[in-house]
Amino acid sequence: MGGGPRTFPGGLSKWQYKRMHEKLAREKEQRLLQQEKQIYQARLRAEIRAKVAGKSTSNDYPGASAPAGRMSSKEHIKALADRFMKQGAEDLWNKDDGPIRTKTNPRPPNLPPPRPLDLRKTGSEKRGSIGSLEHRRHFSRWSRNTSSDEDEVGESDSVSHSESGLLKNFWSRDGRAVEDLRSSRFSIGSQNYEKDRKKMSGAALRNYDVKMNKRRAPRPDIEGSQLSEEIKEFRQEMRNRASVETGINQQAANEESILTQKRFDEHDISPLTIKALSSAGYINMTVVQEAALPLCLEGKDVLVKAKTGTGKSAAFLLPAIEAVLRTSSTNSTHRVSPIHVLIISPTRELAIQLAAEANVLLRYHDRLGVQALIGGTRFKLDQRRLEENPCQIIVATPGRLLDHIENKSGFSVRLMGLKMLILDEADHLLDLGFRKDIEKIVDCIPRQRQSLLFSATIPKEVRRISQLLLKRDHIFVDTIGFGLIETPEKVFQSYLVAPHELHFYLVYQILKEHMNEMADYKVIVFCTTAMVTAFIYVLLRDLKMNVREMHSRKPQLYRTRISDEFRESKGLTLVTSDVSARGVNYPDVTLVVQVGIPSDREQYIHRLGRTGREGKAGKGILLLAPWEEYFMNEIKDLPIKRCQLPELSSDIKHKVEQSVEKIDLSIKEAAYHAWLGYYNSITDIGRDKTTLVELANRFCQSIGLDRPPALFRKTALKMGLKGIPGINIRK
Ligand SMILES: Nc1ncnc2c1ncn2[C@@H]1O[C@H](COP(=O)(O)OP(=O)(O)OP(=O)(O)O)[C@@H](O)[C@H]1O
Repeated sequence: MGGGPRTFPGGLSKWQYKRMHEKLAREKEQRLLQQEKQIYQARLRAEIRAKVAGKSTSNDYPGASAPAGRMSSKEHIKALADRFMKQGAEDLWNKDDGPIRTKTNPRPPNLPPPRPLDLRKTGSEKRGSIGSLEHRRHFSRWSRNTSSDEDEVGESDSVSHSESGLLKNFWSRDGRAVEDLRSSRFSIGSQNYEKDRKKMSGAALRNYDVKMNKRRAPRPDIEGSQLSEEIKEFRQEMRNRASVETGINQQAANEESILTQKRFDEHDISPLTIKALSSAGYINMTVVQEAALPLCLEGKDVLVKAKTGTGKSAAFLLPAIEAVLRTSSTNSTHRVSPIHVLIISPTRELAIQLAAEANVLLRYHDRLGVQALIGGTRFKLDQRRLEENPCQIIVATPGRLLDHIENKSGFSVRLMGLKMLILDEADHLLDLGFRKDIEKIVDCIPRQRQSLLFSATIPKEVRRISQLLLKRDHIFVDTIGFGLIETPEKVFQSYLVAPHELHFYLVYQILKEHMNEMADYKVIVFCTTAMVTAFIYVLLRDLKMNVREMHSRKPQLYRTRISDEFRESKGLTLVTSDVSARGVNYPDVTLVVQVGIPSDREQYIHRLGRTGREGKAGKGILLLAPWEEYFMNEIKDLPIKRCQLPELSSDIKHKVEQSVEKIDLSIKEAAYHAWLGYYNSITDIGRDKTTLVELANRFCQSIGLDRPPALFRKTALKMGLKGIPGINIRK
């Protein structure tokens, strides 16, 4: 990736250049991790000093007056400590952490809270001023390398924040997994703990301990044997505080709006766009718009992470329009009109939606236009539209865009004037499935451009790769914030574990109950693959439910029609594959059901994010087979509760069985093949092929097949399933 010319500064080859950037990124990451460590240590010191002085620090929120969404200082310390427990951060706690010097450098553990770093405020409350921008930038930089999958180690009974460092030491040195740290060996008060604490406590700050000389002399009354008692006390206090604050946050969440006080017209946005925004009812900005818009308008490259349904689309469409306006006014004498902005979307429905939203914002700009180029439509039709209605903004899916670039019709010439590249759902586009296409596309557009990357999830690996698309001085805007939950606050999340045989009964029962509860229901049922989607759709339709189906095997015209219908309606259930998982904005979805494990943690978050949009309430249910329960580890930091299996009435069972029987054999066979293919492709499933085939055969029975359908020899070979007991090969 990298785009543009194939020779790079310093006569480096593309790959040398890429490696050099990767190295620089790694070094930068290291520096930032070290900074985090210093912040953590400074906080601990502040706590200790305040404790020794017998003071409570200023931000010790007195119960109900704690600002909503803020982290208490103790939570913050705990979060920082947890941060260092994470895999990949172990290198923080080694060479610079000298031997233990308990006597000279005691670490009193019963720590009152210091001033909290209010992560939400950095993203949303300090508005407008240069100061707030700087603050945000600082936060963005500070929050680098903190991904959201914090585990609960710090909160568990085994450790408190001050111990985390000790445990980290142990972990990094012995190379053990975090789970080991939770073992009784380290529980407070145990003999081993005391021994290890003496050996390692203090995790001497050494080079980092910049205030060592200035610090007061240690007080004997907070040393030694009292230490573990005080740790216990501190932990208890932390738990009490956490429960009070959970209550407060809950209340605040119920009142939350995604809008801020900042208005669009306070920014350098053209009056015609402001007029269009007002007509569409957009007056105030959302948090992500307030945080990202000024940077995008300034011409910076940005990587933006913000929760689902919080208005990311407008946050990049507005700068896109401004970029076109700026460029159009400077050069207006082109024979073919150049494309100034290219927006790439992973799915067709999302591309259509973005083009529609851009059209709304362009309503009063007569000479500006946007077009969607997506697969599943006639290529010639695209070409005709491009000729007849010149446009400056293109929204495209990667495959169709490449078709246009590779076709010798002059499309790539039009791309030479590109000023801005936008990747919506950037983490997905930079994932293995799309990365090659994105690399090819980026190779065909100018290097001198602004790049904007947006998503609700940005895993660490993606952040690293994204640096190859972004300029070195790009800014990472994270409006979710380190240690805070990545899913919409008002969505109640639960999961059920039941054998495959019960899944279809349960889906039917869950839907029926929800429909009885909510007159204006609007439900999305996510299935693992297109053919499993088709099966569940036919089943629910036969059960007389008002359902629609949406997946990649359906013609595009049909998909667009269903998508439009679902957007407008109430009292409808959409059974879909992951084509609807990301970005699509169906207002007022009341329930999202996920049947089977999603492909990864990110996909879970995006699917769930189809409900609870714009700060509204919603419900999410994940239905797993017992062997799929391992997935819960990936989302254990999310507020998801296990639910008891409901009583299934004999009437429900009877009806479902009857409907399953009626389903076409070809649909069942296709569902089995697709199921096998999907789970076979998930690498971290941790099952050997024989067990997987056994599980597939159980699924097979659940869809009413007596015998697993045969696979083509070639397919079985490709899937590594040839010769596995239980696999039938087609003669
Ligand atoms: N400033 C605003 N004022 C009012 N409504 C807004 C504003 N910005 C966005 N919205 C509305 O919020 C909803 C969600 O917006 P959008 O689809 O852009 O979310 P998103 O963050 O891109 O979600 P996802 O992560 O699922 O792609 C839309 O209905 C949009 O119209």
